[in-house]
Amino acid sequence: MDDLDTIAAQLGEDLINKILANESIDEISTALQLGAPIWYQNAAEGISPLHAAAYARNHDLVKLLINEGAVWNAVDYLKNTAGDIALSFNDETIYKEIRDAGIRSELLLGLLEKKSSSDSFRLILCAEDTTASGSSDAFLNSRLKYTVDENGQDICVLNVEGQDIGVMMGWERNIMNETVHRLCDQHPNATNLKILNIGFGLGIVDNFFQSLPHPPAEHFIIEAHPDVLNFMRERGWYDRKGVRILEGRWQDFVESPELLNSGGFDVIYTDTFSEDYNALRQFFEHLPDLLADGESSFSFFNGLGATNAFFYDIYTRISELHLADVGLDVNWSDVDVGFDDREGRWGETREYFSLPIYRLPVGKMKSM
Ligand SMILES: C[S@@+](CC[C@H](N)C(=O)[O-])C[C@H]1O[C@@H](n2cnc3c(N)ncnc32)[C@H](O)[C@@H]1O
Repeated sequence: MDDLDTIAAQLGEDLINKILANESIDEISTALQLGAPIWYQNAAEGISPLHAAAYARNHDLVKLLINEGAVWNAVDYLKNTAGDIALSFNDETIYKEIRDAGIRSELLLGLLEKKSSSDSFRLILCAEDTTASGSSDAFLNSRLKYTVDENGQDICVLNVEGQDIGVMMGWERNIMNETVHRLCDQHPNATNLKILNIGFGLGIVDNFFQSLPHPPAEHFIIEAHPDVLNFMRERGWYDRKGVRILEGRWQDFVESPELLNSGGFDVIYTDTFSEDYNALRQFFEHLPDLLADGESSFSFFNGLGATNAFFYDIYTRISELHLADVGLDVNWSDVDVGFDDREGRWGETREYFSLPIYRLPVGKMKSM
C-alpha cells in the first residue's frame, strides 16, 4: 500500500466507524468533505458507508450518501448489498431508497450504453465475460451436452473452464408450465394460437405449448445453436405439424418478412442463453411489430440477478419500465421454486437461481 492508499483506508475506516457509532449527519458530511472515500469497503467485513448507514437504520444518511455518489451495488464479504441489509431489517423506506438509486443508475447506464455504438460494458452481473456463458459467439461455437444428472434431472450443459454450466435444467419445468398457462389459457384465440418461441434448450416450454388442449395452429421456434438443432432433429421436431423452425439467432429473423408479414403472434416467449439484459431490452423494442393485437401476450425468462434478492428486484422493475416504454403493461405472478438442498438441483453445475420465488411476467400491449 502506498501512502495515499493508507490515508484513504484510514479515512474510510473512520467514516464507517462514525456511521456505525451513530454520529450526527453533520459529522459524516464533514468527514466526506475532508476527503473520506465514499467508495471504501472496510477490511473486517467488506462493508461500505452505505452498508453502515443501512445497519444504523438512518434514512437521512442513506439519502445523503446516495446523493454523494455511494456505490449502491457494492457487496460485502458475505455477498450482501446495502439493500440486502435493509431487507434483513424489514426496513422498507431504506430498502426503497437504495433500490431506486439502483434503478436510476441502471437506467442511466442503459441510456449511455444505447448511445454508444459498442456493446462494451455492463455494470453488474456479467461485466466482461468472454466465456461461452457470457458471450454469444463463444456460446454458439461451444459443444453442448444433453444428459440426465445423478438425480434423474434432464439437463443441457456446457463446460466453461472445467465447470459445467446449465444452459437449461429440468427443475425449471414448473416455471415453463406456469408460463405457458398464463400466456395461453385466457387468450380469446386459444383454439387457434400462433406462437413464437425463442430458444429451444430442452424443449420444455415448446412441449408444454404442444400439449395445450388445442395445440398451436402455428408454432415458430427460433434456435441458434447447432447442437440444439441436432437434438430437435433427432426428436422429430422438424416433422411436427404446425411447427416452423428458424435456424439462427433471433437477431437474424426479427426484422425478416417471415416474421413481420405473418400477421403477428398471439403469444411470444423468449429465453436465450449467454445474452445480457441489453439484448433482452433490444428484443422488447420489436414486440409492437411482432404481437398480433392487444390480446396477445408476451413473457421472458426472468432470471437476471436471480442469485440475490435485491438485484433480482432491480432487474424485475427495470424490465417493467422498459416494457412500458415500448407500450406493454406487465402483470407479475409468483411461482414457488424453493427447494430443499437435499434435492441436489445443481449437481456439479454452477448455481444460477437461488431465490425461492420466480417472478413470472406477462406483458400485453396497453389499451389506448
Ligand atoms: C435456456 S435455453 C431455453 C430453454 C427453453 N425455454 C426450455 O423450456 O427448454 C436457451 C436456448 O436459447 C438458445 N439461444 C441462445 N442465444 C440465442 C439467440 N440469440 N437466438 C436464438 N436462440 C438462442 C440456446 O441455444 C438455447 O437452446
